[in-house]
Amino acid sequence: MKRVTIAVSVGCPSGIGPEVAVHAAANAEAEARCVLVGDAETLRRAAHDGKIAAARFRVVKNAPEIESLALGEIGVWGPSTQLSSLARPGAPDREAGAVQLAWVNEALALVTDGTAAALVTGPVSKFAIATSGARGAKGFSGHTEHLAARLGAREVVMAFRAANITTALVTTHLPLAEVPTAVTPEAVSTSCYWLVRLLRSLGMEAPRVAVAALNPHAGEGGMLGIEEETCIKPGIERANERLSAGGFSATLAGPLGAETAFRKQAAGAFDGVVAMYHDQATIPCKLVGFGEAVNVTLGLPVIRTSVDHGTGYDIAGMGKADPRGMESALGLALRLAKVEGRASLTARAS
Ligand SMILES: NC(=O)C1=CN([C@@H]2O[C@H](COP(=O)(O)OP(=O)(O)OC[C@H]3O[C@@H](n4cnc5c(N)ncnc54)[C@H](O)[C@@H]3O)[C@@H](O)[C@H]2O)C=CC1
Ligand SMILES: NCC(=O)COP(=O)(O)O
Repeated sequence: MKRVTIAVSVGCPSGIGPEVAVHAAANAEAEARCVLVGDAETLRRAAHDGKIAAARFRVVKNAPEIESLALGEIGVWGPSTQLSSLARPGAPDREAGAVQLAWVNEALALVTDGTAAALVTGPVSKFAIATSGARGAKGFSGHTEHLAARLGAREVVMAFRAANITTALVTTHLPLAEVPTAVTPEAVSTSCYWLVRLLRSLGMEAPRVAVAALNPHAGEGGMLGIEEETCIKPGIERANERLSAGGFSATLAGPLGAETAFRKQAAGAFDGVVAMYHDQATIPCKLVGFGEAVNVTLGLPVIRTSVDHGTGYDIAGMGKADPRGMESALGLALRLAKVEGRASLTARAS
């Protein structure tokens, strides 16, 4: 059996990330060789609380040591930035803010240097990072934007996959008031294109995609907004041109009222939905699959998946966190790594 190394940044040490990371790594498919990037003492406690044998964890300091991890062993990346003292559950301080960003960068480096095939990220607090004072932390608004900037990605698309919903977003983390101007034909086209690419990677030869409207009732003939005519329809046209130029078969329908697009997808009429903004996508995903939905970043030169949930400060350290989201994130990373392999380290757009 060929095994696939997955680097996992465990998220905020004051949140539920370390708990869900150790549980998910302990339950991961045999093909996944997990390397947790975080604070060793925090992970040891999370494992002990979860009754996972300490013997299953091994500190690894380089690629050969990672390769030597036996089935059932979980790597803990030795060079990880360590905490000076254990983080307080539910109350991240500046150090907790700084290390969670450092761990994302360290896990990413394992992927870009070829040691790992995919990056899986645990939940971070954007606020704790942005206010930590750490280098490069100011203005942090999410992994998606951070990884795009760090990797110099020309295009990046946030997507989610839940039970019977797969959706890609046209805009990511920005105030709602700024969404209408960010919904441009180019951005619509980019999301359509990458959603089709994702669905094809998941085995759909000719995906059927619905493109959601921005306004109620798809603008009601212009009475309730014009973005459907000025931006979304031209965006769909551009996407169709780009997809056919790349030789990809797909059907793009829309703009459709968002409520209809998601309802029909859940009923099986579409394989994916392009959503215009964050909560338009996350509400249906969390309704059908909270706890097990996965966030996947498209357009990066590396594979990156994540839990869909946040830091769960209200339940951190209580043993209540559901690890299924992290398990799904590991599962999807493994699946994509098997399909895309090293090709993902080169520009994938066409
Ligand atoms: N992938 C990431 O890095 C993400 C980070 N966040 C960040 O997390 C922070 C908190 O965000 P919130 O909106 O409060 O969302 P949240 O997901 O942290 O919490 C919402 C509610 O769901 C519960 N919950 C979350 N995950 C759970 C799990 N695995 N098992 C059981 N219950 C769970 C929490 O206890 C809370 O009651 C914010 O700073 C946000 O930016 C939010 C979403 C994703
Ligand atoms: N709801 C998704 C979220 O906030 C996490 O985004 P990102 O950190 O993956 O960019």
